[in-house]
Amino acid sequence: MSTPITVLIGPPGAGKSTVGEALARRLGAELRDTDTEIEARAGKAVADIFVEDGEEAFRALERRVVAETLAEWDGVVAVGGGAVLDADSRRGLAEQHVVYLQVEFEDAAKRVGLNQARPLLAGNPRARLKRLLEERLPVYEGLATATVSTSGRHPEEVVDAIVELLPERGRNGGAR
Ligand SMILES: Nc1ncnc2c1ncn2[C@@H]1O[C@H](COP(=O)(O)OP(=O)(O)O)[C@@H](O)[C@H]1O
Ligand SMILES: O=C(O)C1=C[C@@H](OP(=O)(O)O)[C@@H](O)[C@H](O)C1
Ligand SMILES: [Mg+2]
Repeated sequence: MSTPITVLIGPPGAGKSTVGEALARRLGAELRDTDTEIEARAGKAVADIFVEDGEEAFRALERRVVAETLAEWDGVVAVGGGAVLDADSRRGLAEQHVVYLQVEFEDAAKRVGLNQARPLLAGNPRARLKRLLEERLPVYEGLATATVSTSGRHPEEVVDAIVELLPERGRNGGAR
């Protein structure tokens, strides 16, 4: 059993995957992005899982991958933006060091664009993203050990801010 150095949560476009990579590099640790792990296990892209198997199937796989990652990973973790919707995953996250990456609506919209890789935003991406941010805000805030704003900050600046807020173990790359 291991414990991640920290887990990045936040909405699509917050930069969890990008900042997760940069943070892991900075700490000399490795990143597990749950979406990447889900894609590896399913043998297809997240967007294709949504289309071919449905959101429920994606969420079930996400729940399993989150639980296993929290139990076995000792590096940095980035979860998908919707991982916090699952009660079991929330219980698991409540025991972790969790960094909520905040993003203003306009920045998230710009970053996500009309990228079809995010099936949840299909249809009317701006309206869907706006509602998603509003609905999930209290969930992200409730789980956060630390909160870091990403708007107007380069990913490396976001990493600087996260490192400042990490417990001692995280700042030296996870060595105990
Ligand atoms: N701090 C930032 N400033 C500007 N662009 C960013 C920032 N963080 C991420 N991005 C860009 O936004 C897009 C979404 O980032 P990503 O890491 O996939 O977010 P998430 O995993 O939270 O959905 C990518 O194109 C990425 O390069
Ligand atoms: O917010 C969500 O429900 C989702 C976010 C995506 O990940 P990112 O937050 O990394 O974009 C991905 O897991 C899936 O498309 C669902
Ligand atoms: Mg991501």
